[in-house]
Amino acid sequence: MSPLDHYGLDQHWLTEFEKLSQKTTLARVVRVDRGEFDAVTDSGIVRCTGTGICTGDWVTLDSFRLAATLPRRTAIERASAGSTSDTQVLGANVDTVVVTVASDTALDLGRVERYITLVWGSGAVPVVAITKTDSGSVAEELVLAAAPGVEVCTTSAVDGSGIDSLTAHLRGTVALIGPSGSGKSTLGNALLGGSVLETGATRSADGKGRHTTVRRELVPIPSSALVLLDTPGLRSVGVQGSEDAVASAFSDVDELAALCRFGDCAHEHEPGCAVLAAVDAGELTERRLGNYRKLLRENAWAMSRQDARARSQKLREYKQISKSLRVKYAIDGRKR
Ligand SMILES: Nc1nc2c(ncn2[C@@H]2O[C@H](COP(=O)(O)OP(=O)(O)OP(=O)(O)O)[C@@H](O)[C@H]2O)c(=O)[nH]1
Ligand SMILES: [Zn+2]
Repeated sequence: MSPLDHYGLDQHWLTEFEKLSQKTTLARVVRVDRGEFDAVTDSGIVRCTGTGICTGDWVTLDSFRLAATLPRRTAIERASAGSTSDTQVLGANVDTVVVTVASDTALDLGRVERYITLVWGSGAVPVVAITKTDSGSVAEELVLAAAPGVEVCTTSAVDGSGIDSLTAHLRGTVALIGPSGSGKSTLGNALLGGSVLETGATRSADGKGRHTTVRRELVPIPSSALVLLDTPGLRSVGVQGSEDAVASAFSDVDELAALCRFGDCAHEHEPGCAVLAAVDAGELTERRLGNYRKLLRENAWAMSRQDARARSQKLREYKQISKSLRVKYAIDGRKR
């Protein structure tokens, strides 16, 4: 058995690799540093050079140098912190994303919806894990209502409850995403069956506190081909995905919207609006509808930023062309 089998190798990647009929080695990026990365190959983990890749990418290597990156099947992205419209890829080719919701802190449904939208937008399938059920409880029915069509599992890494049923819903490469302190690393270790990922409990001794899990590293699960990608707790998650991602995360609102009298109903005050009728009937909360609108607005804004960026890129290209034309004709002119 190749080490790659423990890192999510499947027929899709073998086929993609075969398309590139070069003398290269198939590998998967497990960890990225500046200009260098660790990749797992048929003969184990090797240190390589190359940029523009991220954890989870399938690549080809030519004597420990990046040769090509195979087209990403999924990409978990977030808006970068700066004022640019760039996105940052947190993880590539993740199949299942576990969204952690802690039982010992106040339930933030808006944040759960935001994470789920982000996951649908990435192309992966979300699964919600309510964590730390031994030390608190959350209203599961509220989580279910905020996550239609998404599997919701209750887990405790301390007493081990719910770990098996969560595992049953995980396919392929798995990532854990959720706020800092929500139990991602601890849950990851429970899924791994041992302590491999650094957790908040092991860190508290150094007094540095939160947000110290900066590494994004693929870890194989020996018993199956699952891989964990431990992502840092995100203070805020921008939604850059697509309208489709919002529609998937809010499939209940989307289904209602199809019943509105007007095809272009904005669900503000139109007559015959099925969405507003559901709010009036207490079947849809104002909060959820408000967040749906907010995420759609954010998405539209992000798209317009992308358009603006594409336009200024085009403008730069035109300037470059006209400059080179001027140079060309100046030279031609001298020739005459
Ligand atoms: N009682 C109980 N405590 C837990 C459980 N899971 C995690 N914890 C505790 O919650 C705290 C945070 O857990 P982590 O696993 O470090 O959380 P994290 O989401 O990885 O946090 P960041 O690395 O900051 O993003 C630690 O003190 C854990 O010991 C659980 O199932 N039960
Ligand atoms: Zn409507």
